[in-house]
Amino acid sequence: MKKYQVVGIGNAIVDVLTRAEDTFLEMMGIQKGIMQLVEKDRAQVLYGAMESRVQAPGGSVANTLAGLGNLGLRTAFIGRVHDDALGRFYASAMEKDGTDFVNAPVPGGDLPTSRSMIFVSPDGERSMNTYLGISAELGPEDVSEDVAAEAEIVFLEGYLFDKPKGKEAFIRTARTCRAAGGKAGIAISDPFCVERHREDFIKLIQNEMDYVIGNEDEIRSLFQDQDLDADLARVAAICPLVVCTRSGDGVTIVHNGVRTDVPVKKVIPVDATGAGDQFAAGFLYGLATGRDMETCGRMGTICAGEVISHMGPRPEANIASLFRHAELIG
Ligand SMILES: Nc1ncnc2c1ncn2[C@@H]1O[C@H](COP(=O)(O)OP(=O)(O)O)[C@@H](O)[C@H]1O
Ligand SMILES: O=C(O)C[C@@H](O)[C@H](O)C(=O)COP(=O)(O)O
Repeated sequence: MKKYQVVGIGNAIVDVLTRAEDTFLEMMGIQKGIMQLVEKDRAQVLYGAMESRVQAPGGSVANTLAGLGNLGLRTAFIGRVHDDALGRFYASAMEKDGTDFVNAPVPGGDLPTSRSMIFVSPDGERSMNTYLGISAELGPEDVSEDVAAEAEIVFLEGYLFDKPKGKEAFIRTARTCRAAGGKAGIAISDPFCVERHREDFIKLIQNEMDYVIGNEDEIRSLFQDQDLDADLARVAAICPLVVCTRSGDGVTIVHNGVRTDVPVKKVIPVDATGAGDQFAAGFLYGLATGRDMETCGRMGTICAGEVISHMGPRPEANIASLFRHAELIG
């Protein structure tokens, strides 16, 4: 038995959330529904413009790990925070949610812990403005062989692709895990991230990944074929397990050529932040515990449904009891 069932690697980001009208987004030049990277000055302006801020530990794959920790799996997260108040808050929140935060907060240097200013629209859509401080300095030296080789499954955050060091960290994690018999997969994270690194993403998925998870825009951004079905077929041709989340239309899974569609009851989210991340938590819980694809998909939609019912990217309910209620676990 390996020490960890799931190990994640990604940006360690503190989310600062507030509600905003779409006219406010336009006025501030914020693009709705995506993650934009911002510099320090703009981060300060946006932070200052936020009313009734809520602060919560975030980071896409870290959110997924927190969800898996909530479900009681053995988990660890590889990420980088500064040894400042936000960084210590972040590391201890991760541990409290049941996930080992394996890299100690880094003292010295002048890059602070990363943060994302997230504006939640009346329709629940979230628009993220991320200031990548120390988190984006993550490199291969932060990946301990002991952690990566001790993972049954690793889950990598596509956002790390924005820096060469992140890419290296990523590939080291995947290769170490797979060489020791584990499985590696990626959350595509954002269509604009694919735009910046399309060829590398495709090569990585083809050569190094056992599974890939993304929303419709993300899956479609890889090959940009004529429609979703054509794009799914293209990705499925290079990766044995493709999971495409489709907001209020549920999820489509293609596993070894077999397609499974799991519907959801469409709602207006209170806050869509973390929908994809918590879907991944439920799905990976299913994968790690040997469930069939239909069950994995249903577990994912239950986790996503919980997180979009409140502000913030991590679960507030006891997810195992939601699974029990849906008769997915005993
Ligand atoms: N409006 C909605 N109604 C019901 N479920 C939703 C809704 N939006 C998202 N979800 C759930 O969250 C999952 C992920 O949402 P999606 O928008 O595809 O991902 P992301 O947050 O990465 O953009 C969906 O597969 C679904 O289970
Ligand atoms: O990674 C970021 O820039 C913001 C994260 O901290 C945030 O929590 C997030 O990734 C939300 O994920 P999503 O809404 O599931 O894409």
